[in-house]
Amino acid sequence: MKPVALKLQLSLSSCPDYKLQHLASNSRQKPHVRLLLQALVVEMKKSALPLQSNCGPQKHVIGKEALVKLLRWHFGHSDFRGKQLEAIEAVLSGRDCFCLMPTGGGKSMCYQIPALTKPGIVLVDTSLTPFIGCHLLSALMENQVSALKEKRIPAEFLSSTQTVQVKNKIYEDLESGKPAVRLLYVTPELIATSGFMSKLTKIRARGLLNLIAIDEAHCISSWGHDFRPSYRKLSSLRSHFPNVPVLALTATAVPKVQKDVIESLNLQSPLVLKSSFNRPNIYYEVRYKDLLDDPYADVCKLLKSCGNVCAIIYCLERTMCDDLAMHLTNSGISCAAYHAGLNNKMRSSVLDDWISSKTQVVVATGIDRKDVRVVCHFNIPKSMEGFYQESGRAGRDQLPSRSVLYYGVDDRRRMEFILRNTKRNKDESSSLHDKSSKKSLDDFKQMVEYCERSGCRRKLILESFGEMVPASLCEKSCDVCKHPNLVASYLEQLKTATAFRQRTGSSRIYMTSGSSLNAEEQLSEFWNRDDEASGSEEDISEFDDALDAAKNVASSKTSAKLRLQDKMDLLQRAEENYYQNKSRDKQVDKLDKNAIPETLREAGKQRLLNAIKQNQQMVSDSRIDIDKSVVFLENECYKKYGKSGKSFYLSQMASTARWLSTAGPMELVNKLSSSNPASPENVTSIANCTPGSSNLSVPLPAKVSDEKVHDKVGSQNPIRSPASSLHGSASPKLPPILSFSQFINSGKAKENLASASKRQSSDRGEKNLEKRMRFQ
Ligand SMILES: Nc1ncnc2c1ncn2[C@@H]1O[C@H](COP(=O)(O)OP(=O)(O)OP(=O)(O)O)[C@@H](O)[C@H]1O
Ligand SMILES: [Mg+2]
Repeated sequence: MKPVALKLQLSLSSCPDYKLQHLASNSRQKPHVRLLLQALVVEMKKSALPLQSNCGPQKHVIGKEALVKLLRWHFGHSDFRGKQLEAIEAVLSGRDCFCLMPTGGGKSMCYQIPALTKPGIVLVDTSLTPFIGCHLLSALMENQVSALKEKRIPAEFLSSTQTVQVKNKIYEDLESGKPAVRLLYVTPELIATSGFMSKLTKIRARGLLNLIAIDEAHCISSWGHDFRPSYRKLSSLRSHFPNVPVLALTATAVPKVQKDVIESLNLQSPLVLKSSFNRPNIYYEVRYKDLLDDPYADVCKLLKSCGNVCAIIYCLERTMCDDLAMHLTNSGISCAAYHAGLNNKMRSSVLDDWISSKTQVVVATGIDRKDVRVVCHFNIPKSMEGFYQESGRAGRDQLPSRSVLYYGVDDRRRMEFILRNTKRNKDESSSLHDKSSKKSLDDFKQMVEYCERSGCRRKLILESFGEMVPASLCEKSCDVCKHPNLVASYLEQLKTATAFRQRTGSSRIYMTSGSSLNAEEQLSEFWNRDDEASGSEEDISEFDDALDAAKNVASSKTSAKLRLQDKMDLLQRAEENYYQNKSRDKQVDKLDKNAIPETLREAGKQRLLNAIKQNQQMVSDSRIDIDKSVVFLENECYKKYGKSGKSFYLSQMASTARWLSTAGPMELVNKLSSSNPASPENVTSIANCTPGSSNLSVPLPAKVSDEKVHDKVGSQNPIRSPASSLHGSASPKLPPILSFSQFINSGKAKENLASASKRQSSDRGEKNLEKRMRFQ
């Protein structure tokens, strides 16, 4: 080769051949450059590229250099990654190999490169993704095959959706003495058919079956999260074709699954290759649904803040997929739901639109694309293994990406419920199922720990797969490492909120939005733990009752005939009914204990009044009628939170008081306007509007009429002489307003105080009296 051509070859060494050919045939290229390029293509084709060579069926060891050349020539990558080369060399030497690489690690290359080294066939068995029906599996296989064809690599796939003519053409090629096809993609179902097995046997007899690659090999293991019974049929391949190497590939990191895969496929002294599971380009984050005002809105905000990027949102149930997709669409995000409940045509079109970037976001139960930038889990996944696989669909092209998990206590309960119930159903029939259900619950615990622990998320993922790494590996690419204090504060809030919910039976707690505020701003005030503790007898196991509901469903005659999804729907409904009934019962039981007496409300109003009085701006603003505002705000709190119980009502009052002491007059007016829809017959004016601001008229519910306001706040001049009505002898003395951290500390102090009080029985009567005074 001439020096100038050599130079050009070096500079184009990482340019794939199909691109080179394109450059060489481009008529806009300068003639002498085109000539040089054409000469280069001819030279390179003459060079010892094994795709063109006729090295025959005998085992042939190809050097690293030649393999790298193939990689550059066909794929444009400069060198092998991780364990790729070792895997390729192993199978080329005829050895079985078990290759464990993370998602996006480049597993496909381990069988695609061997397919280029000599004539004959590499059989690729793949399931791609679970939940994908026959038509979609075909669509995805077609997608992979056409990507290979674009690179001028002869590849085909066989599926039930192809026409007889297409299939026959492929079979004809396979039966010819010198098949052109190098990579043949098939499904495990096809391999199991006797017709296909006999065709393979013939190919093998002619020495043309070079390698059997089992991609997503974890599907063969019943311990794996994606177990597919059809994979079991692959176990016979090894004995049928004793001299053909088998390459098992998976991104599943669980040691038990690895062992199971090797045994199930009967791999013979395989070379076991394991790469690190770390995905440095993924930023891991958990958002706490229970601390968000509106998790749906938060997802919208998240997606919008990431720009027009490709994203997947995983949901547990189809209804949730549909719901979320609708919310996102309404918020202007190009989005579609994708799940097993859609018909094949629908799913194909959703998938096509998503793959071709017509749709930005897909809300799914299982799907794949390379340039996914964000993967959200809107419900907690059932195992770390599943989470790792799904979150790993982000950034398969190695570019920076995000995994955001929305964790909700309700979701956790629902999943535990499902897993426990699965155990119940299978309890009676088989001890194997029993074991696997116990494992499911154990696996799920890891996921809960991922969300609730304050340690590095990356470290936890890797350690759950037995990979010990220093925390420094993360390099602040998870929320805990990047914002340790903030996450710690979320977790504290979550703990408190969960405890509160357990005690009060309230269905949900919304606090300030987790995404936009800093830790200080998010603090919420909770107090009167002593008081709440009185409801502790209600801390009965909700699970046990849920299990009873599950048992009823499980024992119903019809349940045996139902499909899993139907069963889950049924169980979900049963569970929802159960919780509804339970919370209704609790409401009734708690009514007396949690009733908010008038005296407490009066004290609350006084607190609001004092807060406004501290705010000079508010006092001097002629538009604001302070008394009426106080009554209105207290009434709002009472209406909204009174039903949840005393503590929550008081907490909200404290929060309102704090806000009142610092807010501006306009903010108050806005709050009053926004928190109550105007309805002519229901409202009277609170704000005494100046002539120039008549549009600031703020409504007040008719129930809280002027008359009542004056009754309660004092008809003379309640601001100037509040003591007359609000500091009457019957008004309780409210505890001080605590910040969140003060609340936590005071809780501990109260506990100490409580134990001290037990010791000092003589003081008890006094303390009880004080408590009664406070909470009557
Ligand atoms: N040696 C390499 N150098 C650079 N990029 C590579 C190399 N090998 C593979 N890739 C690229 O990495 C990406 C992921 O490859 P591939 O689809 O084979 O991953 P995978 O391990 O099969 O992932 P998954 O588990 O998600 O199926 C592809 O875009 C591929 O072109
Ligand atoms: Mg793959």
